[in-house]
Amino acid sequence: MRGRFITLEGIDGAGKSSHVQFIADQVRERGVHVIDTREPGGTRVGEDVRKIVLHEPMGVRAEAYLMFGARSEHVTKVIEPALAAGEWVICDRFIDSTYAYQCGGHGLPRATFDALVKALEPAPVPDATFLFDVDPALAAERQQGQQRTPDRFEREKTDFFRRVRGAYLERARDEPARIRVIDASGSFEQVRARLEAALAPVLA
Ligand SMILES: Nc1ncnc2c1ncn2[C@@H]1O[C@H](COP(=O)(O)OP(=O)(O)OP(=O)(O)O)[C@@H](O)[C@H]1O
Ligand SMILES: Cc1cn([C@H]2C[C@H](O)[C@@H](COP(=O)(O)O)O2)c(=O)[nH]c1=O
Repeated sequence: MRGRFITLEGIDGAGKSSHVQFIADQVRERGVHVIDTREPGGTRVGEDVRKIVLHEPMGVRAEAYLMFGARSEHVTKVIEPALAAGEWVICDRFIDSTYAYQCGGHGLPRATFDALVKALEPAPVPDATFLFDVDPALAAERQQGQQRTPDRFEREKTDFFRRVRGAYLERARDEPARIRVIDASGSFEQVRARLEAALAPVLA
């Protein structure tokens, strides 16, 4: 039986990466093989692209093409083979990030985004997406603690993340059956409890 594909989304600092392993462990506890991965990344090519796209200045089209180039390798070499083998895949970011960041944040034309999605076909559609929704100011506060040098997206101003957040919420309104919005404000424990409640029907 084909595996299930779960993606996590949200603006930088929303706290989503802190829950990837928890979700993977919940799936494993049900005796299901699961892999966790991320975008941009997930393959040698994807991780090399990640270094470029997160740090080199470029136009939004180049950004989008690189994200989809890395994604093509990720889908064909990692995600699709795992799903076909009956494994579940937990992916930290996927196509919704491109819509939110490149269209919402950097103004990529919707028609260009749609053409890239079409060119990627056949690509798996997530069975469930958890959108960790939080105010950009709170997300920025959470990023304060990070030791590493911020990448070029993390260096964007609050207004950029307001646009990204708005684009995410637009996607969630358009696809309520797939995208579960998790209120990511509050303590780590509170967010974890909200995630557990949203995850339960997906694991049932
Ligand atoms: N509910 C929370 N309250 C306070 N801090 C949190 C909460 N959730 C996560 N954090 C902290 O916020 C920081 C960012 O968390 P995390 O890396 O999971 O965010 P993210 O959404 O994956 O960001 P990015 O997309 O940039 O990786 C981490 O230091 C994490 O420990
Ligand atoms: C897949 C994808 C990602 N991004 C951006 C979003 C983040 O700022 C970084 C990834 O960093 P993270 O710490 O792993 O979350 O890349 C994007 O702009 N477009 C995309 O398609």
